[in-house]
Amino acid sequence: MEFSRTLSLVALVFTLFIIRRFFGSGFSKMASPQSIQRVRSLIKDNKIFVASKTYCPYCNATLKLLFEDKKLRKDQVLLLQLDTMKDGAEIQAALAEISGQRTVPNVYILGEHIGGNSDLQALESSGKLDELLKKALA
Ligand SMILES: N[C@@H](CCC(=O)N[C@@H](CS)C(=O)NCC(=O)O)C(=O)O
Repeated sequence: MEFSRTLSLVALVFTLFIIRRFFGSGFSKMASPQSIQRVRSLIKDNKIFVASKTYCPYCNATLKLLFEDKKLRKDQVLLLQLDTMKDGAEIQAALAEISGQRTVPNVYILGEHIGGNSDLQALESSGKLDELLKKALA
């Protein structure tokens, strides 16, 4: 009896571990209305807004395009490296609710949701990015 109870407990702990290990980051966190409002203001008050993560290759491609190829200055872009911020997960959750996009990079120009890296690169390939950046930085 004691043995089967211990076994059940071990099985329960193991199941919780597996759920957390493999599905934990997939559970989407809900952002508070205050966070959503704060992120909306950050998007509105900054002509170019990029939510990023330092280890993300798609983010690094976006940052290369903006800062190296387009030669934007650091002070022209609000860059949030979410993985280095205490409230990064909350900001990411707010962005998911505002834009429907949970992944990073998440780019806005002049308050308009551009999307992720592939969307930004597509804008560049179509020749429309320069025009938009020119308008943003005028
Ligand atoms: N197609 C997307 C891919 C972006 C993507 O998969 N980003 C990963 C990080 S490299 C992500 O956001 N994963 C979920 C997370 O970090 O919460 C793009 O071009 O931006």
